Amino acid sequence: MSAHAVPFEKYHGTGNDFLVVDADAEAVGDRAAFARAHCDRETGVDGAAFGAGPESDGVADGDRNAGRRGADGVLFLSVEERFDPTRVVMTLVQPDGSTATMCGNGARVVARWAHDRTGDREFMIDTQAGTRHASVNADATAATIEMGEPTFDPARVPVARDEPLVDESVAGLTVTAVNTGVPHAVAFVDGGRDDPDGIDAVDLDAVAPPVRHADVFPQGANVNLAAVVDDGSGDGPAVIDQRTFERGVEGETRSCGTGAVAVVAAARRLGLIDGGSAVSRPPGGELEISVPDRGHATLTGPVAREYEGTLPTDPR
Ligand SMILES: N[C@@H](CCC[C@H](N)C(=O)O)C(=O)O
Repeated sequence: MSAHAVPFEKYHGTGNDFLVVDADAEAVGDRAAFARAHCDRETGVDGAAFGAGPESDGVADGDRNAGRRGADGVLFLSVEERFDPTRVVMTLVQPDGSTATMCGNGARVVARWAHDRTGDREFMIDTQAGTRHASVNADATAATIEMGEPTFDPARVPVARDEPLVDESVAGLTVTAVNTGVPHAVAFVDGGRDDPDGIDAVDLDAVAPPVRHADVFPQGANVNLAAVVDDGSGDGPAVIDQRTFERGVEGETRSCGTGAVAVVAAARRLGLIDGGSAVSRPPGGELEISVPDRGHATLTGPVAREYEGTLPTDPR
């Protein structure tokens, strides 16, 4: 193992957890190998070795999402404070070594990390899907990111056909294909988290991979299950329970921000909810989403810093 060590910090957004590395401070030669080694849920970074746990600094009491071994990805970040607002260049390398063009929860974590460094509350985040405005709330416990305009355009999802893929059978699930920075397949199911036969009864690890790898998705797709538990026709916004099997993680995560926006965009397209605002409830918490008729969607939710330490730059 290399003697070189790179400083990192661990954060999560509704349980979607990331190692954060300041790309200006330390060069990691093989980012894919770094992510594969340190994100592994069995053998990767272990918070206990860095004093992390329910009583450690920076972790709110009872934060059920903090302290897990491994991570859902590594965010390599470069801060450019000469811009106003401060700009952060974000690159997400996933546990399988792939690079994702966008990550909604990751971008929310970036805003919190940049706030912790600069004290600022507004940022521009450069992602491979475009430059997005982000902000943190007054006590920096929540962050909002502009998410671009969801698209069903087959060339941009992408799907290997000329027509949008809306509410059609793909490898055993009835899905709608939408790009929210990365490609998503959304399948609506009956029954929310409170229903013993509802969304949590589905074996996602079994049903998602055939869709994730289906020929109709030439770049693959993240696969979401969603259950509308309130259609928003009453007083409050719509409420949708959600689970996501992520490309690049190749498993279910506790939350997926681009997935939450995809679910709301698909629900609107199918006429399943009223209005353009919704609360998504992935296993890791709650996210607020807006998908207007035109223009940027937004994603808001809690963010938390867990711990910091150093890791071998070259883990081989
Ligand atoms: N968890 C992310 C999505 C990350 C990218 C995705 N796994 C892909 O490869 O498309 C989010 O919060 O959006």
